[in-house]
Amino acid sequence: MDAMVISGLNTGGARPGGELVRLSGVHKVYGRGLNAVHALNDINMQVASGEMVAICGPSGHGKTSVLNLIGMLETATEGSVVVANLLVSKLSEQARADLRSELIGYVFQSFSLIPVLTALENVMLPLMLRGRVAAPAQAEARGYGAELLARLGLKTQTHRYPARLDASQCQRIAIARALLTQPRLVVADEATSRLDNGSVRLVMDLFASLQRDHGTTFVVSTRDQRQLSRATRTLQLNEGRLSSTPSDTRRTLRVQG
Ligand SMILES: Nc1ncnc2c1ncn2[C@@H]1O[C@H](COP(=O)(O)OP(=O)(O)OP(=O)(O)O)[C@@H](O)[C@H]1O
Repeated sequence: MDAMVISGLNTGGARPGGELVRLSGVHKVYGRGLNAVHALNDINMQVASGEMVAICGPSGHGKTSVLNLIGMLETATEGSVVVANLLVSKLSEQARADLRSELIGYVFQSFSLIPVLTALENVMLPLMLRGRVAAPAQAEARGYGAELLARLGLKTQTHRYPARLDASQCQRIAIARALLTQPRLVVADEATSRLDNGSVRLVMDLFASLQRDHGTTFVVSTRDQRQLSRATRTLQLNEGRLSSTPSDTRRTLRVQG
């Protein structure tokens, strides 16, 4: 896939292998007092640029919480989260929002598609949310959005509305939407749960080509063996604790195409 040149869209490539994310001594507690839920306990992990890190573990053991912290959607109760060399807790709400929009693509478990928008319009949404975008950039993004949909096997669904599509198609639209702005970091929560083997292959091939060509970094939560087998490395979460240590998570970068 050729590099897209949408001015102002791309934050630029990071040094391959350089650190993009670091969590140190991170705890996450939801609620207070008797209602407090200790979702994450002393999480320490790093993610290098260009990696695909898979976080696996049983339901309710903290995978989404880790993704939300890395994606700057939540803040840690204790400990530090550093993304692109910035300490997230020190950023203002606005700075965090700007950084999220510039740096990160999200695939949510719920897809979160807008019913009154077509597949392509949903994919274009991250760009639309940025406010005024010059017409040439919009046209270029539209072409790239259509290309992403085609690469995910959705060429003939480009102008269909979500209500006319099945769960697998909606999930792939949500994935295309996360990739539209060529984010340096993609955070994907159970992104292949509704896909058949052929669609998983399309998604993983697309992710691999973005890793290879643009150094895109992926942090995914999954219990799907088809996705785990394509990850650079896997971290196991149990009851809010990572079972691997930082030293044994630094495996050789393996990018499959
Ligand atoms: N906003 C919240 N308020 C209170 N508790 C929460 C909140 N979000 C998550 N939790 C709790 O934190 C714990 C970890 O949840 P989390 O969603 O991170 O796990 P998960 O491994 O992603 O689960 P799943 O695979 O089912 O999505 C669970 O006990 C969950 O109920």
